[in-house]
Amino acid sequence: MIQFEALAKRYGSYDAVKPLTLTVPRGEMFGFLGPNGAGKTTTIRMMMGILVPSSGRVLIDGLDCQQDAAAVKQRVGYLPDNPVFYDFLRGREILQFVAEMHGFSRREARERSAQMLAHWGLDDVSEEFAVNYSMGMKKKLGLACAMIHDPAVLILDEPINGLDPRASRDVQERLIAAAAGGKTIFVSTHLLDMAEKMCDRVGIIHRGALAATGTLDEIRAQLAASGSLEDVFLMLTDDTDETTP
Ligand SMILES: Nc1ncnc2c1ncn2[C@@H]1O[C@H](COP(=O)(O)OP(=O)(O)OP(=O)(O)O)[C@@H](O)[C@H]1O
Repeated sequence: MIQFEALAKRYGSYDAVKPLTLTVPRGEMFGFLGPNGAGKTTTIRMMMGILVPSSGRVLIDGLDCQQDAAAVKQRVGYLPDNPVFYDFLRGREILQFVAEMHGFSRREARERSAQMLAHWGLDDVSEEFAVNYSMGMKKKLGLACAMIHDPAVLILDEPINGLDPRASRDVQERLIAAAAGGKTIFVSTHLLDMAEKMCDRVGIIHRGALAATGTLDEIRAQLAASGSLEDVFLMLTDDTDETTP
């Protein structure tokens, strides 16, 4: 379970994330949606202990993401928005390294890496240097790294962004399977068709504030709106009537 308790981040006088209170129950796939600059990555970086909140806190399975950062990382798999790998390591070596960082023995790390390479369809490129991977392969390698320790919770920043349609569908199917296997998944995206297809509930963040939360039907009912998630998203994030920047 993920609990946001008035989590906020301020840069000078600019509120990148306004106090965010939200609960994502165990086993849910929650879509965190918002336009560019809305505050998605800032929120996720606070969940991962990379950024210190200005106020409030976020708990994962009861553990504070700042105070208990090491314990949180044991139960969380994280895909950054732009995964970066050591250029001089091969795909297989990167996975083994990550597994060993999680405390697995060399033999276990080798076995887990082999399983993940097979699961993500990276067998054929396992001996290639990661720097030569395509964007799709890098995302899959990043997801394999995120899942190598079989975490209960996945926090994924734009997992589909930049992928071609085949790679995108492939990743989505694997994430749906992970959710069906009981993982809690918090996924940020601005790709609304993906969110509509995969997520149990979504939250729409706009200018650092949560503008709506719920299933698509619930959000439609709140807004007395009809139409697709895209219609609802555009309605909630429409700035044309506002005079402030
Ligand atoms: N270090 C910083 N100092 C000042 N402002 C920042 C800093 N980091 C982020 N911001 C601002 O905070 C806001 C939220 O940024 P964030 O990266 O969280 O947005 P996002 O929703 O992830 O956007 P995108 O979809 O474009 O990645 C943006 O206006 C951004 O310019």
